[in-house]
Amino acid sequence: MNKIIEIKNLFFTYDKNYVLEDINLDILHNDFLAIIGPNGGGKSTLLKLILDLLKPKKGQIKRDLSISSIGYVPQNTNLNTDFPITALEVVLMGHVGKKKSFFGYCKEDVSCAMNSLKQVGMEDFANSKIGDLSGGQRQRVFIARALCSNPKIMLLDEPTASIDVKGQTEIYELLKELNKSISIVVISHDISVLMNYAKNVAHVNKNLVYHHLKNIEQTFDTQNEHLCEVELLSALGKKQVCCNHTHGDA
Ligand SMILES: Nc1ncnc2c1ncn2[C@@H]1O[C@H](COP(=O)(O)OP(=O)(O)OP(=O)(O)O)[C@@H](O)[C@H]1O
Repeated sequence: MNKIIEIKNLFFTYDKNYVLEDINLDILHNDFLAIIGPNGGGKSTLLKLILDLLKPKKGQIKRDLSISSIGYVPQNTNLNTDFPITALEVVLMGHVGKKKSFFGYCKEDVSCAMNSLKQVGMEDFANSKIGDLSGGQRQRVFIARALCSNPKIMLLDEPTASIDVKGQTEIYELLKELNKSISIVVISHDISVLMNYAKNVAHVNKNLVYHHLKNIEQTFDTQNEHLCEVELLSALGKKQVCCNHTHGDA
């Protein structure tokens, strides 16, 4: 099947109120799906459900792969940057190899981790302390860690938060490259991701509204119209996107 993940009529609650309600979503092989929506809308919760870290209250998630084939780059990775750990060691922490040498990781693990660092252009920084790297470089290392398990799909929760514009573009160019062989699902508040990289967009605010990017481009003439990103993002959360969009002064 062309779907790597299929979510049907999913409901989820942490306590008594639904955080996600009647969610339907297909994630395709080689998809680049941007998940957008307001704070507290349920985006991170949706990723955790896909990862099987949380269980749906109703509905189902079908996965055309094992959980270990899902790479995950969580939000604000809680790593103490003062901790004297190298980039290579961070990547090795994501390694799922079974063979361990007496001292920890075997040669194969290290060579696999080095390969992952190479894939993200960070092999020269393998022995650098993670705290000495820039925000963008550190995020690449976390992506390398997720790559270690050879994923078929990678879920990233706001990977460019608190990274400068140059670093952000480098991360998205890297994801574009990875997307040649794996599906990418990225939570982002950044409109440029939507327009320049995503193939599909899911707006999550308790409910989910799905858009093919092609349809969005037809709806909004991005060449001739100045787009206010707040208006656009909010329009994407509505089932009916206004076709005669003009930018007001408000
Ligand atoms: N462990 C938890 N226990 C109880 N409620 C939670 C828990 N985690 C999240 N929530 C609540 O669930 C709702 C959805 O949270 P979630 O983190 O999924 O939203 P989000 O769209 O990812 O938000 P943000 O953009 O701010 O990261 C929020 O109201 C949040 O307070």
